[in-house]
Amino acid sequence: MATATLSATQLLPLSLPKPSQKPRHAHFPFQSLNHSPRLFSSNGFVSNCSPIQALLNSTPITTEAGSEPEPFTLRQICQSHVPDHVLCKMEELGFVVPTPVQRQALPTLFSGRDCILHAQTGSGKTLTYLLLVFSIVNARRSAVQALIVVPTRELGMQVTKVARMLATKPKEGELEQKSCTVMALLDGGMLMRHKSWLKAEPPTIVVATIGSLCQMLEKHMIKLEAMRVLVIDEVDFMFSSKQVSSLRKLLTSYSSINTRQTVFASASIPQHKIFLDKCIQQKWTKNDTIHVHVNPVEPMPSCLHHRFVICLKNRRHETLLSLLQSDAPQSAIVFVGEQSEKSKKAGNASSATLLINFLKASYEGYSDILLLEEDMNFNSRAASLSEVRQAGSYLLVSTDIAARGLDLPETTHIYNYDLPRTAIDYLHRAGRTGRKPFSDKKCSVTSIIISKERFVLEKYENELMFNCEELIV
Ligand SMILES: Nc1ncnc2c1ncn2[C@@H]1O[C@H](COP(=O)(O)OP(=O)(O)OP(=O)(O)O)[C@@H](O)[C@H]1O
Repeated sequence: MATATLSATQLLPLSLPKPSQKPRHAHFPFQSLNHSPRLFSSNGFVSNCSPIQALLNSTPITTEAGSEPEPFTLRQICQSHVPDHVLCKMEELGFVVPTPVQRQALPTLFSGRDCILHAQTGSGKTLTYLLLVFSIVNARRSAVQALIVVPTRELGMQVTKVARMLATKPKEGELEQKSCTVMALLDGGMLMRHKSWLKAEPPTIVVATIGSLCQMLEKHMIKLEAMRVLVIDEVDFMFSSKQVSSLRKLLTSYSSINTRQTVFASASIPQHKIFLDKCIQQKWTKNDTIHVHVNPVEPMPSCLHHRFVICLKNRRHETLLSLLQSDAPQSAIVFVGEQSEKSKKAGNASSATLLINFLKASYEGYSDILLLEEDMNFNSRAASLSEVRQAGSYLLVSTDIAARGLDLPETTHIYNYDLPRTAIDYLHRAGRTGRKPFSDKKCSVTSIIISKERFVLEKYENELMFNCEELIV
């Protein structure tokens, strides 16, 4: 059985095309680049790209004599694999310089091998697997060729949005490629509409939650015979969820490892060596699956400042209030534990609701404080998230539903109003901050605990290799 784990150093140097007599380039701005129509691409041909490419071609880099060349651009890594219009769109969106996971994983992914993509929260795994998807699918073929499975509707909407932006058809006359269609087949969606769509013309890429997907598979509404790439995002969460049997069925009965490339992604893959062996044994992935583990010694972004406050159990509201008053964060998420079934049955308000009511009455830092929890209906959940995304400044009170995969990159402060249940939950909550392209900002994660919870937090510190500073409020 050939298993492999690649760390950053093992994967380098990359066998990529040389930047052929071009000047090497310095640091590039990610955002606010206006678009101009025709510029020289890195292969020397005229292409319809954003000015980022011009910047790449014109800005000489200043490196110390004898030092290693600067990293390749995403375009250089993807050039012979991903269609040019997708690359142009990618650059227009500000994705020019690869993140470490993109630099390390893309060549492996383009080689066709199955892969376990294991890298920090907010490190750009979504774009990594989407670029693979676009390198494989053929927009002219009317069949589902790529399937991306995600744990929540919210994450599904986010991934769909990025995939649709990358797939956007170039303006009439510029290029003739037919663009890929992306269907979001997510819990809470309108399956009737999807049925008509699937009958009329199957989409190229489907982003699905496992529940909705299996409904469609069981009714033979969706066919996976032409599927060439399968991505399972937040894979550790998916395998520990109630829907694990559907997931196993998808991996082994509804499709076969021989006809697809399989990618499992997450920031946390506990016991990853055992997991890799199991993937191969169970035929979820092929024998030569690669584990791309980026920065294993630093499972969380290094810019995070971890703090804790000890308070009495009945003083949590007031403690959070004084933290908010002293931090005055522009954008923050407060994580609360889920309401127990017993408390729900007794008709009690959830602790998230009680907390929001308290903050609304006593804190004037935000015009609106938003709520996101599992028990809200899908429309209210979507409304909360869209308000958060549109607001320049927000305070979101949420259960762990917002902890997995959600990209709200402006978030600078995380508050654990309730301590997460596991170190992995801590990692994912903390990972809602310190995300690219805002990862240079000073971001903090503050846990409000009672004194007997200190040892639990210490356990998380050891497991995740971070230090927590005590704050006296
Ligand atoms: N090459 C890049 N340059 C600049 N920004 C990037 C690049 N790649 C991704 N990003 C941005 O980084 C942020 C995080 O990316 P993404 O959501 O894919 O993280 P992730 O690794 O999936 O995190 P998580 O494990 O929390 O789901 C997004 O806002 C994305 O737009």
